[in-house]
Amino acid sequence: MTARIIDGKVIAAELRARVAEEVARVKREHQVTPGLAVVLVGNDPASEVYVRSKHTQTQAAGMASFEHKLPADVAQANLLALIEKLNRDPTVHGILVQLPLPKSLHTETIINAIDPAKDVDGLHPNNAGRLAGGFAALSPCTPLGCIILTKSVHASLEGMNAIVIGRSNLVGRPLVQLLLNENATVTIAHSRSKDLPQLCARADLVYAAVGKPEMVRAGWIKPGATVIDVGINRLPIADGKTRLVGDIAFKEVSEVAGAITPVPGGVGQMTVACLLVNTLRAACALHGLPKPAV
Ligand SMILES: NC(=O)C1=CN([C@@H]2O[C@H](COP(=O)(O)OP(=O)(O)OC[C@H]3O[C@@H](n4cnc5c(N)ncnc54)[C@H](OP(=O)(O)O)[C@@H]3O)[C@@H](O)[C@H]2O)C=CC1
Ligand SMILES: Nc1nc(=O)c2c([nH]1)NC[C@@H]1CN(c3ccc(C(=O)N[C@@H](CCC(=O)O)C(=O)O)cc3)C=[N+]21
Repeated sequence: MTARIIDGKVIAAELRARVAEEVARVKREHQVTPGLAVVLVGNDPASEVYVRSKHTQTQAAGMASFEHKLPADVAQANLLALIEKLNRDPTVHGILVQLPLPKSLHTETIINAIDPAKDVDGLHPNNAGRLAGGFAALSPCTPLGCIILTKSVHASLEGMNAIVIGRSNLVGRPLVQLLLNENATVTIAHSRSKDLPQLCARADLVYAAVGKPEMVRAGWIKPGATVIDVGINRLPIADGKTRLVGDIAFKEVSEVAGAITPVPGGVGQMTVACLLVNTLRAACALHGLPKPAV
């Protein structure tokens, strides 16, 4: 069996087009232009790539994009002052602080300083708690993208066995909550879990968010399962160049799985598209407008 490839590029482009339509409507009917501020501390080259693609796609959707680049040795007080300024700025509806932050900064303090209504990453404890409680919340973009990709294969996830490998606040934990909201039965695995291959064997849906290149092997996968690869790992190839690989051994797993996401061209595409969705939703909520159609 050869798996169907879930095309994140196509699905993300469709989503961005729907966002752009809604942005145009909100601008026309309410004179509101959704705005996203991205804060990048330091100059990690991989982070710069993501930040640039967020910037381009935000503008392409008709939204305002604000980029703030700070040096790696920025004082925590200065970063907090910038966040306060963005919290008060009426043209900014979404604030994203690119992670990980340099070790000299206290991530929890920084995240807690973001206005939960502008927290388009869904990382503030208000939003994380609301999501865990099953209440409406701004939810993290990557897990939202994973759910949309899964639903491109399965109209309903009710009663399906899912395994999420990874329990970070950015990906694994919120993904578990979204899957629960979809009435899936969820196993959460992490670095202390025993016998991952056996835990995966029952899963109809496999999500890998670990950061270990090609860790998940064909022998772990139930034939026909849907496999969603969140991992973004840069492997060195010849003459200083790198190649992106996921956490799934794509080639061999695609011989067993029913459907699989590629890296690149899978979840990463959806992350940026869902960031636009969250910014649009935040802008509507902040202005007391009805929920947008996306
Ligand atoms: N495509 C996209 O849009 C995005 C991709 N990513 C990528 O996804 C991956 C995960 O990101 P993130 O969640 O932020 O990473 P973290 O490093 O924060 O979390 C990794 C998780 O994997 C678990 N883990 C580590 N080693 C193993 C192992 N051998 N077996 C089982 N579990 C293990 C850890 O367990 P423990 O908790 O016990 O330490 C932890 O829960 C990375 O490759 C990242 O680049 C991230 C965000 C967006
Ligand atoms: N506060 C915060 N929120 C995040 O959502 C966040 C973060 N910090 N830190 C880093 C991770 C990683 N991340 C990605 C976003 C897009 C792609 C993406 O667009 N990937 C393309 C390929 C990009 C390339 O070629 O380099 C793809 O997979 O097709 C990947 C990874 C968001 N993250």
